[in-house]
Amino acid sequence: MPAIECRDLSKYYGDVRGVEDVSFTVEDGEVFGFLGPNGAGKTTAIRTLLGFLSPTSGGATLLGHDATDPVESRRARERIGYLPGDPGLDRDRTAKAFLDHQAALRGAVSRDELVERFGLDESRRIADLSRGNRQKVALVAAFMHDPDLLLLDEPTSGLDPLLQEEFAGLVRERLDDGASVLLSSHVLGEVAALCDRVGVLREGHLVAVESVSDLRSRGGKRVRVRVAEDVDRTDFEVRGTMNLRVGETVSFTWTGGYDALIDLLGGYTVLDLDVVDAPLEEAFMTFYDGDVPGPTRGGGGGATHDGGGATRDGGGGGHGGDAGRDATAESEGDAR
Ligand SMILES: Nc1ncnc2c1ncn2[C@@H]1O[C@H](COP(=O)(O)OP(=O)(O)OP(=O)(O)O)[C@@H](O)[C@H]1O
Repeated sequence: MPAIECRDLSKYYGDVRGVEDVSFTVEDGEVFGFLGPNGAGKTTAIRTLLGFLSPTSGGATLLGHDATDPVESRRARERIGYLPGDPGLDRDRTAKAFLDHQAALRGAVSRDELVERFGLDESRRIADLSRGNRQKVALVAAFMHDPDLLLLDEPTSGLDPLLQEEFAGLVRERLDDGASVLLSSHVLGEVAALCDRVGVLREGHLVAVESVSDLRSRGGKRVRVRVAEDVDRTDFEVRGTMNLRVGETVSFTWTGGYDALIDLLGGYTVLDLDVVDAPLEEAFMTFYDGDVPGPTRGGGGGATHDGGGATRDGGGGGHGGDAGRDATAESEGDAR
């Protein structure tokens, strides 16, 4: 049984598109990453899966439970660890009081170990903690009942590099214990380091699902070559080259095979040659070229996201309004 099976899931906030027709599966024991810029729909997808938002259409199962059925969804959440993107922790409580409350709901077999590991001072009021320390409280709450499935929304935001490493180690340990993970991020490196497969979200659509190794190979090779002769630029303007720069050395990204590359250089006397994997970013950025596939709904839908490209930051656009926001049967804080 897959840990998550999501079928044609759409969620609109009134006329504003959160996600549309999103389908994917997270296999048992897999780490699946949602990758996308601000406003792409990562949080909407996760909160709809968790049953905090009711879908406009489509459905999902989590650990075999129907996510659209409130009773089933609550049952699933007992075995789920959820780390919200923006943990709205009760600021007047101490970390200890907050974790006590969470422990009463779902158990806390690993609490002490995690508190020590993250160096958390539980006696402090949440309002008095730094952002990173608040994130630690949320992480402890998400992991302390040894859940079978973890849904982690931008898990490392606010953590320093050492703690990010600690977090990555923790995820790997939970995987070894048999857990499955869905995590969202706009940091490609984080996803590439932890995930088996990646779903790329763009303007509410899941535009691609790829294994990290396929993504890497699609990125091609970075080639830097120095030759004895003067270079005719047009020799290199062929299918398979991108980002061509001709100077003292010739550099380009090569997406063809090795034989074709050797042919390409065959007319020159090669003095120096350097071929390395292209950065993952280059493969990733290809998902953000061109139009988004699929239908749109309600002319005004996604009004905050009409611009194109991965650099767009529309995340703040619709978050403030409550239009179309669903009431939830259980407070978000109670479902970590
Ligand atoms: N409560 C809400 N009311 C109205 N629109 C919303 C609400 N929450 C999100 N949206 C809109 O839904 C779309 C997807 O937002 P979402 O927060 O899911 O994206 P995201 O990928 O998680 O972004 P970020 O990385 O900034 O958290 C955006 O257009 C956003 O403005």
